[in-house]
Amino acid sequence: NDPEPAHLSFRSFINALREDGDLADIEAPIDPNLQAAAITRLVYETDDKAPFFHNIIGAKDGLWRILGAPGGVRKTPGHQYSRLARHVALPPTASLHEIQDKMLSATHLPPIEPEIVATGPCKENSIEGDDIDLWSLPLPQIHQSDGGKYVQTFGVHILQNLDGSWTNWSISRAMVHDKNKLVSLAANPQHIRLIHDQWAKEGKKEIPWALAFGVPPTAAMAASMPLPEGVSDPGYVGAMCGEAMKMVKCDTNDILVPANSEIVFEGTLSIEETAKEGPFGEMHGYTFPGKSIIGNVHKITKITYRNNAILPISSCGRATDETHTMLGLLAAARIRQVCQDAGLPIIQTSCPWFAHATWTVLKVDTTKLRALKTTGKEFAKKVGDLVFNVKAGFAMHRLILVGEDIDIYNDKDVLWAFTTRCRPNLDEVFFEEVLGFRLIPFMGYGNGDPVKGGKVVSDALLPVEFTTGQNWETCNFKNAYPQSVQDQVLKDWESFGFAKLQE
Ligand SMILES: CC1=C(C(=O)O)[C@@H]2CC(C)(C)c3c(C)c(C)cc4c3N2[C@@]12C(=O)NC(=O)N=C2N4C[C@H](O)[C@H](O)[C@H](O)COP(=O)(O)O
Ligand SMILES: [K+]
Repeated sequence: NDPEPAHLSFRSFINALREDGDLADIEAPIDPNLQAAAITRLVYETDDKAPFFHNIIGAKDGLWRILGAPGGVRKTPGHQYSRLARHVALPPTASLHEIQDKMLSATHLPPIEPEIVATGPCKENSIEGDDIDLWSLPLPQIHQSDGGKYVQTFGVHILQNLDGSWTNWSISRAMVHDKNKLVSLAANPQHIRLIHDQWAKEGKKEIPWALAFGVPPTAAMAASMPLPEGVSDPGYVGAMCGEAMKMVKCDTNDILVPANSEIVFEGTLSIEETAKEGPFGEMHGYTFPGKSIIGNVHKITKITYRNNAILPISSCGRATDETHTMLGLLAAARIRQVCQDAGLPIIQTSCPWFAHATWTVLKVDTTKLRALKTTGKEFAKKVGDLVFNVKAGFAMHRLILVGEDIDIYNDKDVLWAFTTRCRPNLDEVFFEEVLGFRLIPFMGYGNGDPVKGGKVVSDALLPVEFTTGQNWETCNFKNAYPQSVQDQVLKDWESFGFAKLQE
């Protein structure tokens, strides 16, 4: 067991899940070819416990056990997001808004730079040079139609810009390309692509790189979040946790990795070498069999790993997995921050799972909105011009603006406001000149430009909310009856034979 708490140690995190009753310890032999990922997939689709596979067929020399669904949702009422809460040292009852707040908490704090330690658990074992043969490892096949073995679905890529002033962590998929090579997806505007292009412009041939699996959970959350360019993840996470991240230097380059990482691939990201990447079962719930694109090649020079190392996997696809609960939720969080930093009266932002991280719902402070003396059209255009031109907004294709009476983390509330307060076309502002997200099927496999446009801000505020405020009474139990009548109904409820009401 690690001395660090759950948010700073992947092993402590797993133990915390077990204590929460949120871990399925599976001792039966499990096939890394499809079976482990299929179990993980059904866990996401039934909001069940995180599967921990102790006996992966083909595992040897401590490589590897597998943990699935690190960021999945639970069905336990009041604890639905405890797995995410454990990533950021919040209580198991934390709400999505509190989790977003925690991840934004260091936005205006000075970084706490990492502490470099001489060694750590990630150095307990190693394989290097010609001894590296990825094909000999129990590589997971995540989905049947994937173009290869996606060993990388929840590790953290670590790269620095040219002068080392910026260290970026990010999660991006990668499949095995050769015994010592991966090929990854990272397109514009992702920071892997940006850093790659910076080095390429200087005529460099390859970039020092590391891929750390089973990192401190706060690091995995930051890696899934579009922090601004130039903001180094290690320093940001240090500030968020109030203490320096313990890092060790890679043996074959100067990249720093979390000292208690489960597995570390050290090596280089090639500037010139590319290879076919994909297809992969992606965040929007589709695989397009046989369709691959060109990805970047990473070459591994050394693997170091803990005794009995654990490989985390995300078997992404239909909601709800880490591409929704982390990619989506945290992009929405950054959208809130960007709007607030620009002085817009946005108080909360959510990313409804059913929208597969293509929608962000923005809750507006309508008192401040009325002071702006603006109209829906103007305000929607202002929000879209801002959000669709920053990195945090790149994956989102619809923004929905709602007032304070809507619980934006409740799908029924969101859809009620959207379907009744936003007149199609007239109350919507369309954006056809902004960067679009190719991975969404209506973009990459649709009728228009796959990487431009197709975005909209849907104003689900009624005009009266811009002038004198809400002038309606919501027709539901809580708002259409006097408190005395509500109290009487609730008092009699079960005695009349009705079921106990959920709190
Ligand atoms: C879009 C992505 C995926 C896909 O749908 O296949 C794929 C699936 C997996 C690996 C499960 C996955 C998980 C589990 C999580 C949590 C996030 C992602 C991914 N993968 C993709 C990918 O392959 N390529 C990509 O460009 N961004 C991805 N993100 C999102 C990025 O992590 C996010 O945008 C960060 O902000 C990026 O960091 P910065 O550049 O901002 O520093
Ligand atoms: K990131």
